[in-house]
Amino acid sequence: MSLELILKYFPEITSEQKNQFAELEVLYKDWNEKINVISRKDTDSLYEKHILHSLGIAKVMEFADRTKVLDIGTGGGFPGIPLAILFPNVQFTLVDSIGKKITVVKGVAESLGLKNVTAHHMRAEQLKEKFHFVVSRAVTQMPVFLTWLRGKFEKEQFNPKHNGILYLKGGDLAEELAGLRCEIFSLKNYFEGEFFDTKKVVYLSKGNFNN
Ligand SMILES: C[S@@+](CC[C@H](N)C(=O)[O-])C[C@H]1O[C@@H](n2cnc3c(N)ncnc32)[C@H](O)[C@@H]1O
Repeated sequence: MSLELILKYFPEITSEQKNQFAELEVLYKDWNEKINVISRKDTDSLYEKHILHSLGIAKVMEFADRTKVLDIGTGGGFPGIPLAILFPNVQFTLVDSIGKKITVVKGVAESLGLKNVTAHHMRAEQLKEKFHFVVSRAVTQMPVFLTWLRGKFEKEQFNPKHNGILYLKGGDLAEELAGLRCEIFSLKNYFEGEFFDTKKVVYLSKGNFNN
């Protein structure tokens, strides 16, 4: 199951978005032969484990047009690329400290004609721009992550609740998130399948951490 999986949970997407999601399979297979950004065993489950998982963020947060979103440690472009397809009027900045991963991200974004994606080879800590949201998956523990984000949030916001961090996490988070005021959304409430049983989106509103 590939594109059908995306259509099952996001039936409203346009034909352009359908084409872009469909193209991802070919693009990642091609790029992965040159630069390994997705483990071999996961290329067959690209749509579930990478694309749909990334889109889990969209089930808990609708980004307003013109919102600026930073994806830290994007690797081959997750969650940033699937979100950029889904939200064409939102500006996405994808950073990774490994240059060849950013080569893949730029290649995929260019092939898809994604005008709303900018990618930088750099450590997140060095980035000077400001954003409304930071998204991420599988990069570091939340307490460390928070230290990277100082000075990275816009003062302006489109809605009092709509800014902050949306982090895709799995497993038991009690220790990692102890003392933090966050909301945890279980993706098993949105998507079927064993893979999503333990997957969550952790949302920290900007007012709830030191930035
Ligand atoms: C396990 S991979 C996850 C990649 C992608 N987010 C995903 O879920 O497929 C972690 C990525 O974070 C990047 N990374 C680690 N520390 C970073 C930092 N300080 N700034 C930017 N990228 C970082 C690594 O280079 C690596 O590509």
